[in-house]
Amino acid sequence: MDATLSKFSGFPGQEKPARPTREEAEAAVEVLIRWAGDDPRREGLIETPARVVRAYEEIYGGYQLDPAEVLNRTFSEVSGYDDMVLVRDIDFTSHCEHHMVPIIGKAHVAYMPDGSVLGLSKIARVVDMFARRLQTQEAMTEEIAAVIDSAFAPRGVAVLIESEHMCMSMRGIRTKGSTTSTSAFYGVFKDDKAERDRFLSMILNR
Ligand SMILES: Nc1nc2c(ncn2[C@@H]2O[C@H](COP(=O)(O)OP(=O)(O)OP(=O)(O)O)[C@@H](O)[C@H]2O)c(=O)[nH]1
Ligand SMILES: [Zn+2]
Repeated sequence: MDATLSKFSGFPGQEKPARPTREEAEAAVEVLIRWAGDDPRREGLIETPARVVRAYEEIYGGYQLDPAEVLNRTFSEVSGYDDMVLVRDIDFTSHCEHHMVPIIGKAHVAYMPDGSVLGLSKIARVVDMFARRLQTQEAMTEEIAAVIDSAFAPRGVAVLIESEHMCMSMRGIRTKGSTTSTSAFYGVFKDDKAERDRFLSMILNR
């Protein structure tokens, strides 16, 4: 397996267990429908296992993608620009690894260029790739910052994620509307409080 995929897929240094066949995955969905208390043979549910498996390919498609690869697209003709680049309000939907229900939020990602800049869409693509995996918000925050730091080597990276966890609102404690914030700072954002504060104020004072 590709080293980067392995590193960022939650199985550091290990091979993942073999992927089941589509038929096995559909059979598992059928079991869960029965567990929910319904009859998978009734008309409205007959195609549901196949639909759910196709939906899983989309919402968990991030395992098939290598975030380091998209960060290869850089531009160095930027007239000497070397200040912060901040992409705010990147919408994402992920799924918590504890309950497999949605985490819905926004990511704010900044870096300090060191000679070249990234294609802006690539930052949102990196967020999307990590979101489309089973996640904790903390791990996702760290993974986004770490891969930008290691693959692109800017002078600094800052990531702030704000999100709502459906496992806290639709079940369990059932608190609606609470949000969780997590952050990760590398390089100048870690070392220099003024830069960290500037990043935070650009996000919070909109
Ligand atoms: N730190 C962290 N915790 C999360 C995240 N998503 C969900 N959780 C929490 O994971 C915990 C799992 O706790 P458990 O006691 O094992 O599971 P549970 O009985 O379903 O817990 P309740 O949600 O309290 O009913 C819960 O407190 C969730 O709120 C996340 O991204 N980060
Ligand atoms: Zn959860």
